Amino acid sequence: MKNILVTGGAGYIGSHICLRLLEHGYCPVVLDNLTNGHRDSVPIEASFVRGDIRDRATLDHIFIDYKPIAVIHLAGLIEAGLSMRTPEDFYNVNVTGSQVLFASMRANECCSIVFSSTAAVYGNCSQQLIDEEQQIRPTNPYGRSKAIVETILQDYSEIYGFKALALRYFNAAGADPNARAGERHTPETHLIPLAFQAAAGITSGMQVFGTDYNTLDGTCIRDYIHVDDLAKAHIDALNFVTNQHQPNFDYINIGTESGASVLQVLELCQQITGKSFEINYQKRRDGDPERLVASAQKAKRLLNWTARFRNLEEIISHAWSFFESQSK
Ligand SMILES: NC(=O)c1ccc[n+]([C@@H]2O[C@H](COP(=O)([O-])OP(=O)(O)OC[C@H]3O[C@@H](n4cnc5c(N)ncnc54)[C@H](O)[C@@H]3O)[C@@H](O)[C@H]2O)c1
Ligand SMILES: O=c1ccn([C@@H]2O[C@H](COP(=O)(O)OP(=O)(O)O[C@H]3O[C@H](CO)[C@@H](O)[C@H](O)[C@H]3O)[C@@H](O)[C@H]2O)c(=O)[nH]1
Repeated sequence: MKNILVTGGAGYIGSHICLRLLEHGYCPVVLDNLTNGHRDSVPIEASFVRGDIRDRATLDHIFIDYKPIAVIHLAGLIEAGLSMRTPEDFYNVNVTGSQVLFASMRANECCSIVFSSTAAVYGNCSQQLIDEEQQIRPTNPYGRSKAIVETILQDYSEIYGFKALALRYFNAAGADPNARAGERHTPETHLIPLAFQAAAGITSGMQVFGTDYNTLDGTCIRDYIHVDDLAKAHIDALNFVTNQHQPNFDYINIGTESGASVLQVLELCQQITGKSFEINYQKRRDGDPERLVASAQKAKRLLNWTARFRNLEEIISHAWSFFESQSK
């Protein structure tokens, strides 16, 4: 079996990618420091190394012991809101950590990589469906840290021969349709799992950050992409980079092409859970872009990828099934 190094593979998206890799005959080798992931989120068939992407010795050992043919690089800090308070942590883990990883890749002659970038690189953008031609203008250090890593990968492709794809995901949501994996962050900051906590009575209600955006109901709009569709996009991206004969760098949006406002999501969460909860309106969260909805045409063109789950109700239902399975 071909080994694939999956940094951050014990996290929300990484654990779903591991399931898909195994289904496609690859063997994931997960490197994760478990700051935000869980050992038991990694499928038992996968190899697991507890360690940090900033630790060069651990990385070199992995390349020598497992000889991965490619890297899927997810490890990093993920909260846009938090990055407005502690930007240094985001540059340290996301940028410095990536540089240590890329140096180890070079030294060990593994030059194919799929990188977790983000819609947050776009920032505020007037296009209804954001395509990759849009100039990037991140509004927070998290988005800027990802934009910097994209630039590094472009340089490493031109200078060191890397074959790299940056996938700019929009908002990951949902859970494995068979509830084998799902979102388990502590503390939770994402909209949908927070709404479940409110519905389950774990918290006293929901806060809505900003009601004065220029949108249909004044709240922010996001494109919620099913995590299993995201995982599938990584298999397509992996095949793309490993089949390239020449050095290459590109970036591709991964989204559904439809958006939902914060209030629409909360309404659906109340319907699906069958429980209502209090909603408190707050001022805007610093660094939040108003609207992020993908054009997914480049993913279709280059990877022949399109989202299978297009119904937000179904996406939220999968997440709720996983949430309920955890509370039993
Ligand atoms: N969740 C989203 O909506 C979303 C959207 C766009 C991009 N992304 C990106 O996708 C990737 C995965 O996101 P996620 O939602 O699964 O987050 P997550 O926090 O669940 O997973 C990240 C994993 O990386 C690990 N990690 C963090 N720092 C590390 C380090 N220094 N060394 C080793 N491991 C480390 C964590 O323990 C965690 O398991 C991230 O790079 C994120 O920026 C996420
Ligand atoms: O309690 C809450 C939590 C969130 N929101 C709003 O809900 C929207 C979505 O927020 P959240 O779920 O925190 O996700 P984002 O900040 O959009 O960021 C996610 O989606 C990005 C891609 O768009 C990824 O890069 C990030 O890693 C991932 O955390 C935003 O408008 C938030 O202001 C609330 O109103 N109340």
